[in-house]
Amino acid sequence: MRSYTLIAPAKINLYLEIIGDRADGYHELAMILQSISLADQIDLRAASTQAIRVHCDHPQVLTDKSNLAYRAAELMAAEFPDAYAKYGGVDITITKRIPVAAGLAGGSTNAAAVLVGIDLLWNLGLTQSELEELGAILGSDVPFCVAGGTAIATGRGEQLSTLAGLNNIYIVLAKYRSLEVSTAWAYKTYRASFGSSYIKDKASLTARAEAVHSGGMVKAILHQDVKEIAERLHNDLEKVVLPAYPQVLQLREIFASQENVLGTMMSGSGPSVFALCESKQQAEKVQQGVREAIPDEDLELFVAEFVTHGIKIAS
Ligand SMILES: C[C@](O)(CO)[C@H](O)COP(=O)(O)OP(=O)(O)OC[C@H]1O[C@@H](n2ccc(N)nc2=O)[C@H](O)[C@@H]1O
Ligand SMILES: Nc1ncnc2c1ncn2[C@@H]1O[C@H](COP(=O)(O)OP(=O)(O)OP(=O)(O)O)[C@@H](O)[C@H]1O
Repeated sequence: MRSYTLIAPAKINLYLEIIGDRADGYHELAMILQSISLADQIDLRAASTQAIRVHCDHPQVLTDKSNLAYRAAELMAAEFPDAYAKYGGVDITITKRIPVAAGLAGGSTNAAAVLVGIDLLWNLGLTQSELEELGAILGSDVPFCVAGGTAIATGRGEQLSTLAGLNNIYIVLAKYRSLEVSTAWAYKTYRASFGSSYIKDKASLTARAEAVHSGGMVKAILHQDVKEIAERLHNDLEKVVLPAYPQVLQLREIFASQENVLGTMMSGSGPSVFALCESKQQAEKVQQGVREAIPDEDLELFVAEFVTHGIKIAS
């Protein structure tokens, strides 16, 4: 039986600006996304029947049809019925290391790994942009998870421009295990408070997205200037999540008070918060400082590194 092991990295948002709304109910975004070394492992094995099965070691992750990895396999079966008939179903085993419902694209990166893995398992020979297009059907963050590295994402997050990869940048990542924030809630609440300032006409939306392309954060990334990147971290969704979740605000303040932290920000729709550091040693000191300030076992803390890849085939 053929099988593949894939590494599926989490992402953080270095920049997230909500610039408008869309007829499909989503939002027009201008984001900069970054893959990190914190990753799930996805094992794919050809099944002897037509069944798609998901196994996961994390109690919060359902393994039924609601799992994004399941939906990715189902999408591949629907798009490539001949290959599905020829090669059969697939067993998907998710080893979860990425915190769930954290703003780190955990489900999205699992789905991206299943797309990449089934492409191999069924000898489809899809290009990266074909895989990204399939990913966009499953969720806004999935195309980036296929591509990985550092990228500008516009539209609803699915239109990508790859930037030069960033190396040797470390983060400390914190998340309260029992705290979850719904992405749909975060966008809906943002719309209710700030929707009146959305850009309405198409030309101005394009101009705003282009301004981000040539803006300070992209320049800082091109210069690999970590201090400048740290100063330019931005996330509009903080405006709704921080007031509603005091624990996230507290995390942000504790990170900001640590020596060795260059900048701190919530990732995506939260509730995870990250701090940028110049070296692994400094990140470990920050991790220790935050652990002493918050000895609560519910708080998960990780040190991770920026990586330049998306889904990687381990074997
Ligand atoms: C918060 C981020 O993670 C930042 O990277 C993404 O914008 C969200 O990506 P995602 O979880 O893959 O999002 P999806 O699964 O496509 O959408 C989840 C929900 O978020 C809202 N949503 C998402 C993306 C977008 N551009 N506008 C939205 O309003 C919609 O209410 C949608 O129902
Ligand atoms: N393979 C999966 N891994 C994790 N969660 C999943 C998966 N499939 C479905 N889910 C569900 O999706 C919801 C969001 O979890 P996920 O970890 O993907 O959030 P997230 O990191 O906030 O995603 P994003 O940053 O893309 O918005 C949870 O309620 C979870 O149960």
